[in-house]
Amino acid sequence: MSSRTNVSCLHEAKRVAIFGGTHGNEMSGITLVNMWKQNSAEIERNGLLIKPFISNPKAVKKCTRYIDTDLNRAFTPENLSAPDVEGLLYEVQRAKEINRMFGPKGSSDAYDVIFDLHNTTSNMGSTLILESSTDLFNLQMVHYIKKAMAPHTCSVLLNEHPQLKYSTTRSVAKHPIGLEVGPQPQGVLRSNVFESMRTILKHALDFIEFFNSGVEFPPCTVDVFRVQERMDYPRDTNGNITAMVHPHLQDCDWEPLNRGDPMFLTFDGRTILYEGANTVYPTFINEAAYYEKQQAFTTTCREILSANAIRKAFK
Ligand SMILES: CC(=O)N[C@@H](CC(=O)O)C(=O)O
Ligand SMILES: [Zn+2]
Repeated sequence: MSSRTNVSCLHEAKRVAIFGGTHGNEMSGITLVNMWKQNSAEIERNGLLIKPFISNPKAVKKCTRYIDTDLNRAFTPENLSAPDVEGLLYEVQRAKEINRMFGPKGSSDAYDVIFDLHNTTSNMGSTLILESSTDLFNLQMVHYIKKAMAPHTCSVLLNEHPQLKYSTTRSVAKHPIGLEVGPQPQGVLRSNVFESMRTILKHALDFIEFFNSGVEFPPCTVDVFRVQERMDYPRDTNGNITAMVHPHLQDCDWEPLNRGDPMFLTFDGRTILYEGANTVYPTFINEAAYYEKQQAFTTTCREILSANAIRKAFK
Protein backbone atom coordinates (compact mmCIF):
# COMPACT_ATOMS: atom_id res chain seq x y z
CA MET A 1 0.00 0.00 0.00
CA SER A 2 1.47 3.38 -0.90
CA SER A 3 1.70 5.97 1.85
CA ARG A 4 -0.47 8.22 -0.34
CA THR A 5 -3.56 6.33 0.66
CA ASN A 6 -2.95 7.14 4.30
CA VAL A 7 -2.63 10.90 4.06
CA SER A 8 -5.23 12.72 6.11
CA CYS A 9 -6.41 15.92 4.47
CA LEU A 10 -7.08 18.64 7.03
CA HIS A 11 -8.47 22.13 6.85
CA GLU A 12 -6.10 24.98 6.37
CA ALA A 13 -5.16 26.76 9.64
CA LYS A 14 -5.51 30.43 8.83
CA ARG A 15 -6.46 32.06 12.12
CA VAL A 16 -3.93 31.67 14.90
CA ALA A 17 -3.91 33.38 18.29
CA ILE A 18 -1.03 33.65 20.73
CA PHE A 19 -2.23 34.17 24.28
CA GLY A 20 -0.07 35.51 27.09
CA GLY A 21 -1.20 36.43 30.57
CA THR A 22 -3.85 33.76 31.04
CA HIS A 23 -2.09 33.81 34.40
CA GLY A 24 -1.09 37.38 35.24
CA ASN A 25 2.19 36.54 37.01
CA GLU A 26 3.77 34.36 34.30
CA MET A 27 6.09 36.91 32.76
CA SER A 28 7.61 35.31 29.63
CA GLY A 29 4.35 34.94 27.72
CA ILE A 30 3.12 38.34 28.87
CA THR A 31 6.33 40.05 27.76
CA LEU A 32 6.47 38.27 24.39
CA VAL A 33 2.84 39.02 23.60
CA ASN A 34 3.21 42.69 24.56
CA MET A 35 6.32 42.88 22.41
CA TRP A 36 4.53 41.32 19.42
CA LYS A 37 1.53 43.60 19.89
CA GLN A 38 3.90 46.55 19.40
CA ASN A 39 5.76 45.00 16.47
CA SER A 40 4.43 41.85 14.90
CA ALA A 41 7.09 41.42 12.18
CA GLU A 42 8.61 38.41 13.96
CA ILE A 43 5.36 36.43 14.06
CA GLU A 44 3.98 37.30 10.64
CA ARG A 45 3.76 34.45 8.16
CA ASN A 46 2.44 34.20 4.59
CA GLY A 47 -1.30 33.64 4.42
CA LEU A 48 -1.75 33.60 8.21
CA LEU A 49 -3.78 35.85 10.44
CA ILE A 50 -1.91 35.93 13.74
CA LYS A 51 -3.32 37.65 16.81
CA PRO A 52 -1.17 38.22 19.91
CA PHE A 53 -3.53 38.71 22.84
CA ILE A 54 -3.36 39.31 26.60
CA SER A 55 -6.05 37.03 27.99
CA ASN A 56 -6.31 38.27 31.60
CA PRO A 57 -5.31 41.97 31.51
CA LYS A 58 -6.58 42.75 35.03
CA ALA A 59 -4.50 39.95 36.53
CA VAL A 60 -1.47 41.06 34.50
CA LYS A 61 -1.84 44.59 35.85
CA LYS A 62 -1.82 43.28 39.43
CA CYS A 63 0.82 40.63 38.63
CA THR A 64 -1.33 37.96 40.19
CA ARG A 65 -2.46 34.59 38.82
CA TYR A 66 -6.13 35.66 38.74
CA ILE A 67 -8.58 38.16 40.17
CA ASP A 68 -11.61 36.05 41.20
CA THR A 69 -11.02 32.56 39.83
CA ASP A 70 -8.51 30.72 37.61
CA LEU A 71 -9.20 31.76 33.98
CA ASN A 72 -7.59 28.52 32.77
CA ARG A 73 -10.38 26.52 34.46
CA ALA A 74 -13.23 28.83 33.45
CA PHE A 75 -14.14 27.69 29.92
CA THR A 76 -16.87 25.28 31.02
CA PRO A 77 -20.16 24.96 29.12
CA GLU A 78 -21.96 26.39 32.19
CA ASN A 79 -19.78 29.51 32.33
CA LEU A 80 -19.79 30.09 28.58
CA SER A 81 -23.58 29.87 28.42
CA ALA A 82 -24.23 31.94 31.56
CA PRO A 83 -26.35 35.06 30.91
CA ASP A 84 -24.43 38.36 30.82
CA VAL A 85 -25.51 39.81 34.13
CA GLU A 86 -23.84 42.22 36.56
CA GLY A 87 -21.73 40.65 39.25
CA LEU A 88 -20.22 37.75 37.32
CA LEU A 89 -16.75 36.78 38.50
CA TYR A 90 -14.22 38.76 36.44
CA GLU A 91 -12.70 35.65 34.82
CA VAL A 92 -16.12 34.21 33.97
CA GLN A 93 -17.00 37.45 32.22
CA ARG A 94 -13.61 37.40 30.48
CA ALA A 95 -14.07 33.75 29.42
CA LYS A 96 -17.34 34.72 27.76
CA GLU A 97 -15.63 37.61 25.94
CA ILE A 98 -12.76 35.40 24.76
CA ASN A 99 -15.25 32.78 23.61
CA ARG A 100 -17.05 35.42 21.55
CA MET A 101 -13.79 36.74 20.05
CA PHE A 102 -12.01 33.46 19.34
CA GLY A 103 -14.79 30.85 19.42
CA PRO A 104 -17.47 29.90 19.93
CA LYS A 105 -15.80 26.85 21.44
CA GLY A 106 -16.63 23.72 19.45
CA SER A 107 -17.97 25.61 16.43
CA SER A 108 -16.64 25.94 12.87
CA ASP A 109 -16.25 29.71 13.49
CA ALA A 110 -13.62 29.11 16.18
CA TYR A 111 -9.98 30.10 15.68
CA ASP A 112 -7.88 27.31 14.18
CA VAL A 113 -5.05 27.42 16.71
CA ILE A 114 -4.52 29.05 20.10
CA PHE A 115 -1.05 28.92 21.64
CA ASP A 116 -1.33 29.69 25.31
CA LEU A 117 1.97 30.75 26.88
CA HIS A 118 2.61 29.77 30.51
CA ASN A 119 5.48 29.63 32.95
CA THR A 120 6.00 27.22 35.77
CA THR A 121 8.11 27.38 38.91
CA SER A 122 8.86 23.67 38.34
CA ASN A 123 12.00 22.44 36.60
CA MET A 124 10.09 21.12 33.59
CA GLY A 125 12.09 22.81 30.86
CA SER A 126 10.07 23.44 27.71
CA THR A 127 6.80 21.53 27.61
CA LEU A 128 4.03 21.47 25.04
CA ILE A 129 0.63 20.60 26.49
CA LEU A 130 -1.91 18.67 24.42
CA GLU A 131 -5.53 17.93 25.28
CA SER A 132 -6.16 15.19 22.72
CA SER A 133 -4.19 12.16 21.51
CA THR A 134 -6.07 12.15 18.20
CA ASP A 135 -5.54 15.72 16.96
CA LEU A 136 -3.30 14.93 13.96
CA PHE A 137 -2.55 18.55 13.26
CA ASN A 138 -1.24 19.14 16.78
CA LEU A 139 0.67 15.84 16.87
CA GLN A 140 2.43 16.69 13.63
CA MET A 141 3.15 20.22 14.84
CA VAL A 142 4.60 18.92 18.11
CA HIS A 143 6.72 16.42 16.19
CA TYR A 144 8.01 19.22 13.98
CA ILE A 145 8.82 21.44 16.98
CA LYS A 146 10.63 18.66 18.86
CA LYS A 147 12.79 17.94 15.82
CA ALA A 148 13.52 21.59 15.21
CA MET A 149 14.52 22.09 18.87
CA ALA A 150 16.98 19.16 19.00
CA PRO A 151 19.43 18.74 20.68
CA HIS A 152 17.41 20.74 23.21
CA THR A 153 14.51 18.75 24.57
CA CYS A 154 10.92 19.75 24.43
CA SER A 155 8.62 17.44 26.40
CA VAL A 156 4.97 16.81 25.63
CA LEU A 157 2.37 16.56 28.38
CA LEU A 158 -0.92 14.99 27.32
CA ASN A 159 -3.88 15.82 29.51
CA GLU A 160 -6.97 13.96 28.38
CA HIS A 161 -7.67 12.44 31.78
CA PRO A 162 -11.46 12.17 32.28
CA GLN A 163 -11.34 13.67 35.81
CA LEU A 164 -8.16 15.77 35.72
CA LYS A 165 -8.71 17.53 32.41
CA TYR A 166 -9.83 21.15 32.86
CA SER A 167 -11.53 23.78 30.72
CA THR A 168 -8.61 25.80 29.42
CA THR A 169 -8.53 29.18 27.71
CA ARG A 170 -6.98 27.58 24.62
CA SER A 171 -9.81 25.02 24.46
CA VAL A 172 -11.83 27.62 22.55
CA ALA A 173 -9.73 26.85 19.42
CA LYS A 174 -9.98 23.87 17.11
CA HIS A 175 -6.38 23.00 17.90
CA PRO A 176 -5.54 24.02 21.48
CA ILE A 177 -1.90 23.96 22.46
CA GLY A 178 -0.26 25.04 25.69
CA LEU A 179 3.38 25.99 26.08
CA GLU A 180 4.77 25.77 29.59
CA VAL A 181 8.38 26.82 30.22
CA GLY A 182 10.27 26.74 33.50
CA PRO A 183 11.68 27.08 35.97
CA GLN A 184 10.78 30.73 36.37
CA PRO A 185 9.50 32.28 39.59
CA GLN A 186 6.14 34.05 39.49
CA GLY A 187 6.54 37.74 38.59
CA VAL A 188 10.09 37.19 37.32
CA LEU A 189 11.52 37.20 33.78
CA ARG A 190 14.44 34.90 33.02
CA SER A 191 16.15 35.44 29.67
CA ASN A 192 16.76 31.72 29.04
CA VAL A 193 13.08 30.91 29.59
CA PHE A 194 11.96 33.87 27.48
CA GLU A 195 14.25 32.83 24.60
CA SER A 196 13.15 29.16 24.69
CA MET A 197 9.53 30.21 24.49
CA ARG A 198 10.27 32.56 21.62
CA THR A 199 12.14 29.88 19.66
CA ILE A 200 9.38 27.31 20.09
CA LEU A 201 6.78 29.79 18.86
CA LYS A 202 8.93 30.50 15.81
CA HIS A 203 9.06 26.80 14.90
CA ALA A 204 5.32 26.42 15.54
CA LEU A 205 4.45 29.28 13.19
CA ASP A 206 6.87 27.93 10.56
CA PHE A 207 5.07 24.58 10.73
CA ILE A 208 1.68 26.21 10.18
CA GLU A 209 3.00 28.24 7.27
CA PHE A 210 4.45 25.10 5.62
CA PHE A 211 1.23 23.20 6.22
CA ASN A 212 -0.88 25.95 4.65
CA SER A 213 1.45 26.13 1.67
CA GLY A 214 0.63 22.48 0.88
CA VAL A 215 3.65 20.67 2.33
CA GLU A 216 2.86 17.05 3.18
CA PHE A 217 4.11 15.82 6.56
CA PRO A 218 4.93 12.07 6.64
CA PRO A 219 3.61 9.70 9.34
CA CYS A 220 5.35 10.21 12.67
CA THR A 221 5.41 9.14 16.28
CA VAL A 222 5.47 11.42 19.31
CA ASP A 223 6.72 10.50 22.80
CA VAL A 224 4.33 11.95 25.33
CA PHE A 225 3.80 11.93 29.08
CA ARG A 226 0.17 11.17 29.82
CA VAL A 227 -1.39 12.71 32.96
CA GLN A 228 -2.24 9.97 35.44
CA GLU A 229 -2.74 11.29 38.94
CA ARG A 230 -2.54 14.36 41.14
CA MET A 231 -0.41 13.92 44.26
CA ASP A 232 -1.18 16.19 47.21
CA TYR A 233 1.12 17.12 50.08
CA PRO A 234 0.57 15.35 53.37
CA ARG A 235 -1.75 17.63 55.39
CA ASP A 236 -3.02 17.93 58.96
CA THR A 237 -6.70 17.98 59.88
CA ASN A 238 -6.79 21.76 59.31
CA GLY A 239 -5.59 21.27 55.75
CA ASN A 240 -2.13 22.70 56.38
CA ILE A 241 0.77 20.89 54.74
CA THR A 242 2.97 18.83 57.05
CA ALA A 243 5.75 17.97 54.60
CA MET A 244 7.72 19.37 51.68
CA VAL A 245 8.81 17.89 48.38
CA HIS A 246 11.80 15.68 49.24
CA PRO A 247 15.19 17.04 48.09
CA HIS A 248 15.69 13.87 46.01
CA LEU A 249 12.50 14.62 44.09
CA GLN A 250 12.81 18.41 43.89
CA ASP A 251 13.73 19.57 40.34
CA CYS A 252 13.54 15.99 39.02
CA ASP A 253 10.58 16.60 36.71
CA TRP A 254 10.24 13.88 34.00
CA GLU A 255 12.66 11.54 35.79
CA PRO A 256 11.37 8.10 36.81
CA LEU A 257 9.93 7.77 40.32
CA ASN A 258 9.91 4.16 41.49
CA ARG A 259 8.23 2.41 44.37
CA GLY A 260 10.35 3.12 47.48
CA ASP A 261 11.84 6.39 46.21
CA PRO A 262 11.70 9.43 48.54
CA MET A 263 8.75 11.72 47.84
CA PHE A 264 8.18 14.08 50.81
CA LEU A 265 10.19 15.26 53.82
CA THR A 266 8.14 16.08 56.92
CA PHE A 267 8.97 19.13 59.03
CA ASP A 268 10.29 16.77 61.72
CA GLY A 269 12.67 15.11 59.28
CA ARG A 270 10.83 11.95 58.29
CA THR A 271 11.02 10.76 54.67
CA ILE A 272 7.81 9.62 53.00
CA LEU A 273 8.33 7.14 50.17
CA TYR A 274 6.44 6.69 46.94
CA GLU A 275 4.38 3.53 47.28
CA GLY A 276 2.71 3.23 43.90
CA ALA A 277 3.23 -0.10 42.14
CA ASN A 278 4.37 1.34 38.80
CA THR A 279 7.15 3.65 37.76
CA VAL A 280 5.78 7.11 37.06
CA TYR A 281 7.25 10.33 35.64
CA PRO A 282 6.39 13.24 37.93
CA THR A 283 5.97 16.75 36.61
CA PHE A 284 4.85 20.15 37.91
CA ILE A 285 6.90 19.26 40.99
CA ASN A 286 6.46 21.98 43.63
CA GLU A 287 4.60 24.35 41.31
CA ALA A 288 3.81 27.49 43.33
CA ALA A 289 0.33 27.92 41.87
CA TYR A 290 -0.70 24.40 42.84
CA TYR A 291 -0.49 24.63 46.64
CA GLU A 292 -4.03 26.00 46.59
CA LYS A 293 -5.05 23.23 44.21
CA GLN A 294 -3.88 20.56 46.68
CA GLN A 295 -1.23 19.37 44.31
CA ALA A 296 2.45 18.72 45.03
CA PHE A 297 3.09 17.15 41.61
CA THR A 298 1.39 15.31 38.78
CA THR A 299 2.28 11.74 37.89
CA THR A 300 2.46 10.73 34.24
CA CYS A 301 3.24 7.60 32.26
CA ARG A 302 5.20 7.46 29.03
CA GLU A 303 3.44 6.65 25.82
CA ILE A 304 4.22 6.76 22.12
CA LEU A 305 1.50 8.21 19.90
CA SER A 306 1.35 7.69 16.15
CA ALA A 307 0.07 10.19 13.67
CA ASN A 308 -0.91 9.72 10.02
CA ALA A 309 0.63 11.77 7.30
CA ILE A 310 -1.21 15.06 6.83
CA ARG A 311 -1.58 17.76 4.23
CA LYS A 312 -3.92 20.60 3.59
CA ALA A 313 -7.20 19.73 1.89
CA PHE A 314 -7.47 21.42 -1.51
CA LYS A 315 -10.92 22.79 -2.04
C1 LIG B 1 1.49 26.51 36.32
C2 LIG B 1 0.31 26.60 35.40
O1 LIG B 1 -0.37 27.59 35.40
N1 LIG B 1 0.06 25.55 34.62
C3 LIG B 1 -1.06 25.53 33.69
C4 LIG B 1 -1.00 24.32 32.83
C5 LIG B 1 -1.87 24.41 31.63
O2 LIG B 1 -1.84 25.44 30.95
O3 LIG B 1 -2.59 23.44 31.36
C6 LIG B 1 -2.38 25.56 34.48
O4 LIG B 1 -2.46 24.95 35.55
O5 LIG B 1 -3.32 26.18 34.03
ZN1 LIG C 1 -0.05 29.36 33.81
